[in-house]
Amino acid sequence: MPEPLLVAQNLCKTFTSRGRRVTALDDVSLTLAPGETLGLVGASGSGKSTLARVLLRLLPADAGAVRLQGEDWLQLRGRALRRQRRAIQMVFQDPLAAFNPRATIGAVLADPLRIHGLADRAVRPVRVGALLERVGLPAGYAARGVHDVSGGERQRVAIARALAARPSLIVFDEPVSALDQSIRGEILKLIADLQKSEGLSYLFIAHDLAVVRLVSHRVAIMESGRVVETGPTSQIIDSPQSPAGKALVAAVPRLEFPRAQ
Ligand SMILES: Nc1ncnc2c1ncn2[C@@H]1O[C@H](COP(=O)(O)OP(=O)(O)OP(=O)(O)O)[C@@H](O)[C@H]1O
Repeated sequence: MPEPLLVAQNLCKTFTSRGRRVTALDDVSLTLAPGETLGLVGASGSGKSTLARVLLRLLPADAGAVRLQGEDWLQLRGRALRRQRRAIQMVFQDPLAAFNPRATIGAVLADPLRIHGLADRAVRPVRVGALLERVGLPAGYAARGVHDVSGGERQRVAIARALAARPSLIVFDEPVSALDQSIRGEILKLIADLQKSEGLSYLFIAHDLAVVRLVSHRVAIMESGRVVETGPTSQIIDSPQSPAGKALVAAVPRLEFPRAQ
């Protein structure tokens, strides 16, 4: 077994809104090996996005710890935090939708290169072109506006933006949910190909097991803030043990199963 890239231990997170307490993460633990994809599935409200936001440090955990490449990730501060931040990147449903309509794809991709000090100004255009080609887009797309491309192309740009930071782990949160069925397969293939060529680890979140199973080596199932089941993808699909796992497997049309890894 290689040394895990990430080990999350006993993460807890409670929200209080309008006087009501919601336990979004209830003692969540998981590990991710280098080059591995862990699929995280669960019904709406089970805590998947909260876990992603805690792992990205977009949200503080109430309790628990995360070791990332051997470091106590949630405790890092200052320079050490800035150095390690690029190690985890995130791609969500339509990350570029929030960008200024006048922003060019080139500027969107140059940003992480500048922020993380990965390329001097003079070489950034060349690096941006290479990033675009790595996600299957022409280098000339750098001059286009972020909103002047299709949804699938925009998601390719979002993946390129994550890659620009040279991460070890990418958290995908419902990355193909907003895309047409015909485009989904292409984006999933790109995600799988990049993992092989770059040796990346992925946490792949979706409410739909049919999508998760196409890219995941292992699957973790969440319900009411807890990981209720985890195991190799084929084992979870063939014989789910938890009620939540059984319900998710039952929701996938039988015809989709012959494509198991
Ligand atoms: N900022 C917040 N304030 C209050 N409650 C929150 C907040 N964020 C999440 N929650 C609650 O925490 C629980 C877990 O939400 P979370 O978004 O993590 O679930 P999810 O599994 O990602 O759901 P979905 O698949 O719908 O995105 C839910 O009950 C949600 O309402």
